[in-house]
Amino acid sequence: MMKTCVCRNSIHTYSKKLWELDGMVRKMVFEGLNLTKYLKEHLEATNYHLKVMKYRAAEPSESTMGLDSHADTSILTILHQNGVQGLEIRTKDGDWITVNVSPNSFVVMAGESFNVLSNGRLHAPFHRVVMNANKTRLSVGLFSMPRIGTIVKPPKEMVYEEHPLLFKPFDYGEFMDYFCMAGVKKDTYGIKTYCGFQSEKTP
Ligand SMILES: O=C(O)CCC(=O)C(=O)O
Ligand SMILES: [Fe+2]
Repeated sequence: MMKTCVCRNSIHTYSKKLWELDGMVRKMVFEGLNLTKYLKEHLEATNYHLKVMKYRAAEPSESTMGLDSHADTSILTILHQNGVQGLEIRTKDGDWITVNVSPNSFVVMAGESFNVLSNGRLHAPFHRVVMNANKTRLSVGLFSMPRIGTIVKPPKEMVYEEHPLLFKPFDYGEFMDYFCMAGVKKDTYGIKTYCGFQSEKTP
């Protein structure tokens, strides 16, 4: 007989709240970019991925790097951590800043797909996890991603002479196949490497 997970309802309720927050932030961004007419179609073309992460405290002989520097390929990433800090975000100037958030707060970050959809207007920051505290760190992430089979490209309003197209339109599923096969080097933008027109590292 199949066993029912006792926490299934809690995870479902929690995910739904994160999903609402994701939709709210994307609505605000679309309004800010005067793209409201595309919002419904955009939200419908989304898949979501909920990830629960556990980082144990580093042993004295181990590196404190819990997760290497990377940018997410998502549209948005929402992160929630227990009281143990560790998330660091790299500014556009290249400085690493520690994100000190209370367990009641969420970190919302743009991923590379939002960078593509906004034709470079939204920055997808590099980030990493450094385990300085001697405690286990728990975090939960909700990642919204383009639905496989839909072509990711910015609305026409985002592209004009002063803002030329930065990425070739691509299918997120095909990109994921490439991503899983090729892997992405530390500090490198995966989508930009896959279909960017420019070769610099920072969008
Ligand atoms: O654990 C965290 O706070 C960050 C996790 C993360 O960046 C990721 O899974 O992409
Ligand atoms: Fe990440």
